[in-house]
Amino acid sequence: MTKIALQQDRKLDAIVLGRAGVDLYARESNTDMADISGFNKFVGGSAANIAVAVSKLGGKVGFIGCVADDAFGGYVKQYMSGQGINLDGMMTDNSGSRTSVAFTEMKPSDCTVLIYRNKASDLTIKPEQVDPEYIASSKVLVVTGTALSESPSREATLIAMEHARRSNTLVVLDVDYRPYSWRTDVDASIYYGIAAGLSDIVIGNREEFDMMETVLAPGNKDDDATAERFLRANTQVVVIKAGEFGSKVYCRDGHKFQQGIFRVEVQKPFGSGDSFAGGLIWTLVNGGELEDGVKHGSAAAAINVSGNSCTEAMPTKEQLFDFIETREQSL
Ligand SMILES: Nc1ncnc2c1ncn2[C@@H]1O[C@H](COP(=O)(O)OP(=O)(O)O)[C@@H](O)[C@H]1O
Ligand SMILES: O=C(O)C[C@@H](O)[C@H](O)C(=O)COP(=O)(O)O
Repeated sequence: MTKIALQQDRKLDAIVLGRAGVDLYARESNTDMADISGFNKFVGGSAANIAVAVSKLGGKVGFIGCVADDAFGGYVKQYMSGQGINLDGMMTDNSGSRTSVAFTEMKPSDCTVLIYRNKASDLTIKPEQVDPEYIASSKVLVVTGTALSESPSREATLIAMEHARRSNTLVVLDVDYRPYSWRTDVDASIYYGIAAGLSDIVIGNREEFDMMETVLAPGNKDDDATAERFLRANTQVVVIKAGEFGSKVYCRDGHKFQQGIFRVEVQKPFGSGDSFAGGLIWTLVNGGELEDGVKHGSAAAAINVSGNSCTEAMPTKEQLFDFIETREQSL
């Protein structure tokens, strides 16, 4: 079993950095975008989803991001603070940028997710808006990688990671790769490479590691070789997620293990990665073992994909443990 060393005397368990936006989910299931009659409104965005996941499980969570100075921005902030999330690091931009908005179908697979991110407010966050003392008040900083895709958010993200390293705040990188946010995979792999080197834990799926290996090992599909490549600099743990095939976890000391999934009736595929990260991080900040964290992440993800939203379908601690007790895991 593996324990991750964390500073315990911190006000917050985790600060999540990245986008918070509006998710509009199709009213009808198994219906094409063209035929959907309307959408239900929720708060989403990868970083907001992770923040809500940790908070619903009982964690003390903060957020670093930016929304527009408009009604959608106001809605996102109202929802997140209603969830008990500290928004001291949440900025509001009035330069004409827009809060990120996602429209989705509701299908178990081949599910269209359209994200409107032209002039996205979250990418306007500036390095001077990142407070080192805020980061030092948390056990963990979780970075969602889309924040690296553009300046000034890229510099804000990298300085946040530097501040975290200086204050012994554990750094988790959730790769969260959205190809359309980047000019080329080469650009993306360069910045993700820098960010991975500043991270204690790197979480991604195979496609995301493929992108990160664009320059160093193009064409590699071997998870063991990938893990070896990324277990360098500060990185102690690499998690390679594989959807319905579960996940593989690699530690710097050579220990590795796999986690299967909990089979459920899937309503929609999105939200799995964010709930997985939330379950894992919540376990670690509570002093749990890495193996239990990955199991909790896998269960939280299964619960989420069987629900009808991302944020609202994140489980509470009681729901998570009831689910684990009553379900079989398949390897
Ligand atoms: N259909 C599914 N049923 C149950 N669990 C799932 C399913 N899809 C994903 N998961 C769980 O969520 C985790 C993360 O999902 P994955 O799709 O790999 O992430 P991402 O969305 O970031 O690509 C998986 O490792 C698995 O534990
Ligand atoms: O990430 C977004 O901007 C929108 C999300 O809330 C969205 O619903 C989604 O796609 C989450 O997917 P995941 O990264 O697979 O968990």
